[in-house]
Amino acid sequence: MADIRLEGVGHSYDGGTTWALKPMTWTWRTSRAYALLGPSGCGKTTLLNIISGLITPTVGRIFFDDRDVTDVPTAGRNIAQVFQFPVLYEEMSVYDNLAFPLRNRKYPKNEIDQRVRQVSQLLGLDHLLRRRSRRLDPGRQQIVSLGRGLVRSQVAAVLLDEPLTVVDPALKWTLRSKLKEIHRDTGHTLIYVTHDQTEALTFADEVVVLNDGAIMQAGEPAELFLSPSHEFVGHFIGSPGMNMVPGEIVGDVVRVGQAAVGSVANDLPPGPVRIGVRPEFVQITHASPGVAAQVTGIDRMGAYDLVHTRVGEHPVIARTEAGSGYQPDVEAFLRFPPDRTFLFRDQVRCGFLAPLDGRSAT
Ligand SMILES: Nc1ncnc2c1ncn2[C@@H]1O[C@H](COP(=O)(O)OP(=O)(O)OP(=O)(O)O)[C@@H](O)[C@H]1O
Repeated sequence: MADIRLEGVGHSYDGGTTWALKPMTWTWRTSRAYALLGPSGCGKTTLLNIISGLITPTVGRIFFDDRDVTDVPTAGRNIAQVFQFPVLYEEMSVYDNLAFPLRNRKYPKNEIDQRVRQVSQLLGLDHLLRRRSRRLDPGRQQIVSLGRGLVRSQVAAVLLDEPLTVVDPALKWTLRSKLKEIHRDTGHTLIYVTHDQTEALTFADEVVVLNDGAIMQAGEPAELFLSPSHEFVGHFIGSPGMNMVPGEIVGDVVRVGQAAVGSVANDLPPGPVRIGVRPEFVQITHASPGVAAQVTGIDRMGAYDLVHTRVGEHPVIARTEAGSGYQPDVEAFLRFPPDRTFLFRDQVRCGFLAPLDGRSAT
């Protein structure tokens, strides 16, 4: 196991006209479980393939601890990779498929048997060990592929590229917790690619959010939710995502239209700003003070309500207790709590909202 360090690593498939992965410097620390999260086409698979050696980056160097592996082929990197679809020897039994990566590396026979049985038991494959892989449904085949990726105890990292896509939804939860269990057991460095935030947030110690070939933010799930440093992270994490409301800094006061919503916690020049606040933290009331809003609709979610409003032309959602009593077309007032409201310029967080310190809120 090793720290995997990318130094100025970037990749272009078209000779430098566009970057599938913009040059980045980043370290994957040993023994951590990472989720690499981002929308389709943002560069996740490219990044994974650079780590495993399937792609040589256009620029930059990659190190496993202090060893420069940029020009080392996949076979010399000691990486296990699990793809979105099963990669198995179809004529081999499940047992032999699981044993293959160990036999290939000349593990002792008793250790092979022990590891295969351990992984098979964890993944619920015991009753299928003698079955030919061809005779399994695609979901089971994928679980065997997962097992092949996890069977070696000593690997630099296990890379998983949307490994549960073909698996039955009911099994996904179980498998994800099995993966966590295996991670706790082996201390593998895991990098788990997904475009599904729930999958990422429930699986990882650290989530790395990628968009348009660049890392937007990396952190623990709660950090990404509570303290997004980029508008993209605000939108992409959370359901629904963060509200963004245009405002203005005048002196040290932040205004939305005529309403003062707070003061500026840090030193920021006056001018336009975007105010980001999650639906969970927007406070909605029937009476001022606050930013005047028009209620446009209610989603009754059972455990809570989502009250949709408009501030001028801009939609703002407030999450309230179930049965909040708001109705479409009524006027409401919104308040943005200072410790949960952020200011953005050029999509990047530039500051925080602070209390008004006794000054009038409207
Ligand atoms: N072999 C290739 N040749 C040319 N362009 C490619 C190739 N592979 C990927 N790309 C482009 O590089 C960009 C990043 O693709 P990549 O597959 O790494 O993204 P991704 O985040 O893994 O997407 P998905 O979630 O859809 O798999 C995309 O614009 C894609 O079209």
